[in-house]
Amino acid sequence: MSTKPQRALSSASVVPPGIRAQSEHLSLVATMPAVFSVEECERIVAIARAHPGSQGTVDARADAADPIRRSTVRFLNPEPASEWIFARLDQAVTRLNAAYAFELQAFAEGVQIASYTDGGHYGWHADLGPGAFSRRKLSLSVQLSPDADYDGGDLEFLVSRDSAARSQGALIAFPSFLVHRVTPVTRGERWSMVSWIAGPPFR
Ligand SMILES: O=C(O)CCC(=O)C(=O)O
Ligand SMILES: [Fe+2]
Repeated sequence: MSTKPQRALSSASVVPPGIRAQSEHLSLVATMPAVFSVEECERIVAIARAHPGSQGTVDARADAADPIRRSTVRFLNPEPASEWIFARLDQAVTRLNAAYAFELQAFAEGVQIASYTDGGHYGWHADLGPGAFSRRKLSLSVQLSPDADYDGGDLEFLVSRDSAARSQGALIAFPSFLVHRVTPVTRGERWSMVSWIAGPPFR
């Protein structure tokens, strides 16, 4: 997993310590519909298809017989051709962070585009981890596929068990410490675009 490319957020996204969220409660899962249009989702999938994919792995927990994760992943790094994608996500983060009020600085890594087919899944996990992954604070998942293209493949959260929105172009945001999974795809193909917004580790 790449940890190199960081694209800074527009300064409006950065909420310094001491600034309080608009609500006294932490927003857990937030949904923004149609952050990307259908045409834009299709364009992103086409860009991803042109990249060589690799199997998504999860550190030492990966086990060939019973993988916690089975999907094909590609990373889009910040570069002129993908800047519009980062800019759109940045805009969404500015709005979302009015509720989260996390101290956020930059994209932790490139944007991850994953495809899940035929049993593809990602078991229960949190996106926070040791080392560089401790800087992940806000996770974003964009549904790139039309709902009708696949069965299963639901993004679920342990705290609520409600499935996330499946509408194409919707963005689902959650604190990176929240335990979540993608249930096995039983028909068709699901594409998602996941990014992590980083800042000083939670304290
Ligand atoms: O595909 C998704 O919507 C989420 C994937 C995920 O949880 C991850 O890549 O960490
Ligand atoms: Fe995740």
